[in-house]
Amino acid sequence: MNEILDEVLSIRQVNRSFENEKTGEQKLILKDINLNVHRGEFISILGASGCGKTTLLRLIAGLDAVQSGEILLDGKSVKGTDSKRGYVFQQGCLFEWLTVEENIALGLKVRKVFKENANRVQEFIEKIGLVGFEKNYPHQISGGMAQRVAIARALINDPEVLLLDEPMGALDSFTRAEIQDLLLNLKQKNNTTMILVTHDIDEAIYLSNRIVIMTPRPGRISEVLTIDETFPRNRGSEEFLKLRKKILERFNLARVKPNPEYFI
Ligand SMILES: Nc1ncnc2c1ncn2[C@@H]1O[C@H](COP(=O)(O)OP(=O)(O)OP(=O)(O)O)[C@@H](O)[C@H]1O
Repeated sequence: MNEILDEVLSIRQVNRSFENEKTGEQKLILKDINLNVHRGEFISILGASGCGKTTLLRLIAGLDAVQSGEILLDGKSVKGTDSKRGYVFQQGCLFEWLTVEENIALGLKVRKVFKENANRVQEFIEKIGLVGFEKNYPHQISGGMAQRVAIARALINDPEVLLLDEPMGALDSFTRAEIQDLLLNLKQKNNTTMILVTHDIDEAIYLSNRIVIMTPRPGRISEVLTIDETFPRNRGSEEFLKLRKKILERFNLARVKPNPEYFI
């Protein structure tokens, strides 16, 4: 496989600062971010709260603009949002006044390609296991179902890259596991490139070809781990647990540091 042709996204020397509202000072949030993503890869961005994961994802989406450096999608500089990059938010953000099928169809209607693609809405409803819920409104479905709809809504536009901002963060561990498997299935069937922001080490190991580890103040990529294990992965396997230990060590979380105050 030609590695250069296969590259879908290239993040080059990206920096981003934000102004402190009180002092007016610029605070550097992302520093020297470099990453190349290949077509069909699943990348997780893992790091402590505040290290700039969402900021980076928003830059890739075009929801925010880079200040220096550049982000290229298929060799073209990213400027603003478009249907080539699908985005799934932590809370799904479905439109409450639209039904499940209307939410999924929305992108097609906005792009004025609904008529010729109307059958794909039902296809996606089947893919995400929501047959029978087509006419339900978001308040009539569970949190896990809502996230499935949000994923289908993004994927129906056939994005080059699907950006996932902790879409499983608010779900219980059983529903979380179901959605993880749904993502793996969708990725396998469509070869969609996916980039996931997460705090969850197990989730990152279960889903990723590579894990990007970020450290804070300012946010940088400290390491990129490649995971060669085949899918689906066994969460209880020796290899999985080894990887988990390795990553916990990177975050200094591998050993309990007893705080005497907890035991008084
Ligand atoms: N628009 C903005 N204006 C000012 N500061 C911002 C803005 N967006 C993000 N920040 C700051 O950038 C830093 C990184 O935020 P970001 O949400 O990217 O981190 P994160 O790693 O995704 O955190 P979490 O895991 O808690 O979601 C934070 O200190 C945040 O306050």
